[in-house]
Amino acid sequence: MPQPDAASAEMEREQLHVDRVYERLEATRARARAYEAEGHRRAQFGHEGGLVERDSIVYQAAVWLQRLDAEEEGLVFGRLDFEDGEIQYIGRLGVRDEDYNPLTVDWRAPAAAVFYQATPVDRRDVVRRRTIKSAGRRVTRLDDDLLAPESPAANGLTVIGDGALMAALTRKRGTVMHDIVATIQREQDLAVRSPGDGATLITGGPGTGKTAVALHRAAYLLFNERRRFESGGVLIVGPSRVFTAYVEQVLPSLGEHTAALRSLGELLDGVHASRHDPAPLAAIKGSISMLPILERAVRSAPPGVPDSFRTTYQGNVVQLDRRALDRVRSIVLGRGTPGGGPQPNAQRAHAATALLEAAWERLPRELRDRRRTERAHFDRELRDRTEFDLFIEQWWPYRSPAEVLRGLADGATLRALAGPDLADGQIAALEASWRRDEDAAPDWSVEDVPLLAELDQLLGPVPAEEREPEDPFADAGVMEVSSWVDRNPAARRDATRETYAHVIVDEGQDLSPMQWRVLGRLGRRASWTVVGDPVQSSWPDPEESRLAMELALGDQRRYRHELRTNYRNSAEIYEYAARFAKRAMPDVELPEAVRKTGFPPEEFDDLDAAVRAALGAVEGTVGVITTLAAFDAVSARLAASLEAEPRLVVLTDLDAKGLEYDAAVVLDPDAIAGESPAGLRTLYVALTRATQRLYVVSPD
Ligand SMILES: Nc1ncnc2c1ncn2[C@@H]1O[C@H](COP(=O)(O)OP(=O)(O)OP(=O)(O)O)[C@@H](O)[C@H]1O
Repeated sequence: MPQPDAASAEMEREQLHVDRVYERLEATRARARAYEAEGHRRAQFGHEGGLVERDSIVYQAAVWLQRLDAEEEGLVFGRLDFEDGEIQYIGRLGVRDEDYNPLTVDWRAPAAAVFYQATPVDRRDVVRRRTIKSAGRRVTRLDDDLLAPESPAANGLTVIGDGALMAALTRKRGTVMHDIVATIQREQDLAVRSPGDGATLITGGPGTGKTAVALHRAAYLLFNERRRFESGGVLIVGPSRVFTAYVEQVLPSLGEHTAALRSLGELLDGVHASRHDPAPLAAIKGSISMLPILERAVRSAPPGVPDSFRTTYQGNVVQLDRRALDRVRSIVLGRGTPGGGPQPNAQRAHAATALLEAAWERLPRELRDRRRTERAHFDRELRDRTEFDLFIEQWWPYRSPAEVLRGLADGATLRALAGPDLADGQIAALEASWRRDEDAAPDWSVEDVPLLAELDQLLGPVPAEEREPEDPFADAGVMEVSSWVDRNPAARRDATRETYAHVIVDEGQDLSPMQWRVLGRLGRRASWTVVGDPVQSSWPDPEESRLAMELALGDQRRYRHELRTNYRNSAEIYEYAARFAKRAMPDVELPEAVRKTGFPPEEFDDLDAAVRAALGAVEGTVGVITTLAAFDAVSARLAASLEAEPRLVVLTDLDAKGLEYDAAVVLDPDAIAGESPAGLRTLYVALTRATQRLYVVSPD
């Protein structure tokens, strides 16, 4: 063991290098700012090209600066000493000296892989791997791994510290996730660096770093194939808004700002759902058997449209009754294919033509036979009548997904559309979930979003000329309000693209078939990364969810990775939780938790006592996890503590997905296990949220 002064001397030596890297970073930033200023100067040239050029230069400079602004702390976090005496530093960014020699290698560059992947067995000429921890720009700690103690090159190398990973894992948790760039483990790194094509499927138990890997992978892909992924777009989908809020700092801390992060309740523009339906209802809405019902809803006459058409032509009365009108509608919409076929919102003009054709057929034969030009005259005359236009508008209204879905709140309509596809109880549950007062604002659940997205696809967009202009700049002919760069990041965050170049799905095991359809469309040209754990699935039948995923991913090549170490839970906590996983899925292989704390989970029968114990035991966050049914009551009961302790939160077992707390209080495990068909797996999720201490409360 080296003396403390040996460690200080080593730290001082590393500090010299770190200082030099920051100096060079400052110089690069100054260049980026000069470039930006140059862009602004171009605009003064006065011609239109000057503006475009300015926007482009300013934009590129802004992106450059954003990347240089990756988290300052720990800019240099790794060092490798090789067999031949070469030294290589690893950093959040690649930084070079004046002669273009690397001072740090970007962690995502191929050359940095060895930092994460070298082991004593496969050491790739590495003798010592050093992790450098800093506070701000100051080096505070070194942790070394000597991979080749017997190598002559190891002589004279000081070895310090006892494991960067353990230090990282035992830190107290805050309200947001941190990047793990300095301590990514070998099996994780192999998943991060999986090829950018095809579909990378990463499985692993709770706490194995799946979310962390997914986010670092986004940064890796953007770094290595920037043109393709930045222009095509990277979408990251997480289970809830609580979850996206928890992870949203990770990519910016790695200097990446362009990936879109969305929760499952936000996959359709303009909808921000965070409320979940109870499990049985969620199972109905998520099932693929909703699809034919939505298709029929879109193809049938909207409620309240006129049920007859009457006009006169040259003294003849022409009348089409409801059946005739329905026939015209079905001719226009054709039979279609599942999820395809003509979109009614795009078919109004076609519908008018088909209606004229049907009306023409009702005229007396002599008139129709008289002259070939008669038909053209008939069409022109009817189209010129305001009443015809009005009829078309009423009979073929442009419909929004929300209108159609709300229309299904009428039990009789839903029953007629569902036919044998839904049982009476299911119809009643759906009807109750969508029924609202006429002018109440919609309150969509997360499970409604894929239905709305499906309807959006089935209905098609309202033609541009019929839409209100949305873009305040579109009609004004003015471009000079602010630069394109100023406006664009916000615009990009707010609108979902039609397709993405890469889609990353976290907690993939939980997606319903209907949710997979939405993602399948957004990712129809994408390569994929899907991370998940079937044992944590809240979907009644994990196999059905898996098949829906396979359909969405199509026949692209698969790259599979499995993560086997649980870095979150203490061994004591995980041992307790794993019993439930074994009960739910006896044959499944579970990860190993390696960190012992000496604190086994504690059982309580009183919630307040458990919460007090948790708050007293840890300095960091405490999560109280309850069923959806008990959530409001528990929040009310703990209101005073919640007010006094910002580090305390109450959340439902579904919202707990993907999150972690230093201490978790799991309330009423039997109720959690009994709340849904996936109950035991949901309980397993709840029990695996704690990093340090677990309290299980079974009320009397
Ligand atoms: N290599 C690592 N170095 C430091 N911390 C790590 C490492 N791998 C994982 N962790 C930490 O372990 C915790 C669990 O990681 P993460 O949330 O990514 O796991 P997960 O597999 O997504 O879990 P779950 O399936 O339960 O949601 C996080 O705090 C993460 O920062």
